[in-house]
Amino acid sequence: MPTNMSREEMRSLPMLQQPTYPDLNAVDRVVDQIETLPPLVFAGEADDLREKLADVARGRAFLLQGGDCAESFETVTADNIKGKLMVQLSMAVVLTYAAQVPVVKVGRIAGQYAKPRSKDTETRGDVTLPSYRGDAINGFAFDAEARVHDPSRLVRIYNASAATLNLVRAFVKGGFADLRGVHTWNRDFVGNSQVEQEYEELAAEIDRALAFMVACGVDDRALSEIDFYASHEALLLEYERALTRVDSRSQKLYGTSGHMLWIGERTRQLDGAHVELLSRVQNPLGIKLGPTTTPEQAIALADKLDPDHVPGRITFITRMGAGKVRDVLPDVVSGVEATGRKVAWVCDPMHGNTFEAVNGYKTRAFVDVVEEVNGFFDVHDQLGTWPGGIHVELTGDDVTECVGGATQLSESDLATRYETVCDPRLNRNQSLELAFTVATRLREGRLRRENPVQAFQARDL
Ligand SMILES: O=C[C@H](O)[C@H](O)COP(=O)(O)O
Ligand SMILES: C=C(OP(=O)(O)O)C(=O)O
Repeated sequence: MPTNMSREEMRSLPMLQQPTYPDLNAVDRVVDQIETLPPLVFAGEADDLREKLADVARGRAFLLQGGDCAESFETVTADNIKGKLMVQLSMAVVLTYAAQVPVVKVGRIAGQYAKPRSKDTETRGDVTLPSYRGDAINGFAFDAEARVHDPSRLVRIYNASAATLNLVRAFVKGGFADLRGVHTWNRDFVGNSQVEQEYEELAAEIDRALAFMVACGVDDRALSEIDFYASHEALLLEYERALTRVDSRSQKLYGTSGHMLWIGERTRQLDGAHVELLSRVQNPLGIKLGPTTTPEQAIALADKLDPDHVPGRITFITRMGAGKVRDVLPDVVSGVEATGRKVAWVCDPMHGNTFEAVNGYKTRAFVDVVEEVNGFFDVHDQLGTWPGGIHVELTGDDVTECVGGATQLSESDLATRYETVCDPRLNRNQSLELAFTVATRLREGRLRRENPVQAFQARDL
């Protein structure tokens, strides 16, 4: 049975995108402290999620994974957490109704505090400082003191994650997510006739269906609670290793910083510390696959991280870019499928579609996001595999970070409310609009499977 790595063993492995702390003794003191703190999640919860993701891999469920690009300490507020939940619950309702399969809900939340960066430094005018790498590592403010890598921040992210998880659990088990409140989740959405009206119509349909069920005597209490899981990129090795714990029930290792942990595109080297650490834990794992991925690389990662082919263990999160998805994805999917492995295939339509606007803002175009999602669905339709989910950077706020969408946000609007500390997120309306687009694809797929002849004829008309 795998054991946790020692600090020394971990530190001896190749590792990318790690902080460069000025005082290693201070790191050890912080790691000592974190090792004594209670786990943030329970092994049994991670097992439940893995079983749900096994259904995604089997084509019986759909994954909605979303949230901030980078959480920050400043945004750990009740309103913020509520907003993020509301938008994801609304999207999940739209998707469940269309696909008529369970939607597994996972947040990029309660731990998404560390970012891999393209460059180690940032230059403004004649000042060059270390890049901001997430609140887990240094401060966002562009001053020398804030940008120092500070290990005491690891304890702060532990506390911020605990506070976030606590409220999320209270919301989703305490009645906030009750399906009979489907109208109220959307109440504060900025008025955009098209998206809002579509949502209201769907909510009214759901209300009628629920009223019918109650009238028939069906116990609708099951609708009052949902399962919502936390995920983040397991980037910061000192933190993740310190929270890797033995489950008292099974004696197996679990990463207890979140239910689902993923390995990023920049840190998925087969011989690297990230892959080694996560190969030892039982959590469901996400693996990001970018546009240069070969089928052999994907297979080798799956073999290393899931030698026993555990259902639900591997979710491949593909982020090829709108222009490349149709060329690169088919070989990767068919290569992995040819090994007989069942993995969940999920589309991240954000990370391959980032560009700099003329006015310097880092942005993404909604049209590219939709194009990558459509490419992902088309490829899976052609291969006969299940398009298992989407992984999206989004927020419950009406930010102006991505251009396009029903409100036709333009590059000159970006400055109005650009709040992300790293990559641009879809705002509430863009998120909901994306959910309707995905819902259309899911509904078409369902109809095709239910009645292939009729769907074929309808296509010809
Ligand atoms: O979220 C992903 C990465 O951390 C991010 O895209 C890196 O951004 P950069 O290229 O500005 O460093
Ligand atoms: C860094 C991220 O993505 P990727 O590893 O795909 O670039 C992310 O999802 O935050």
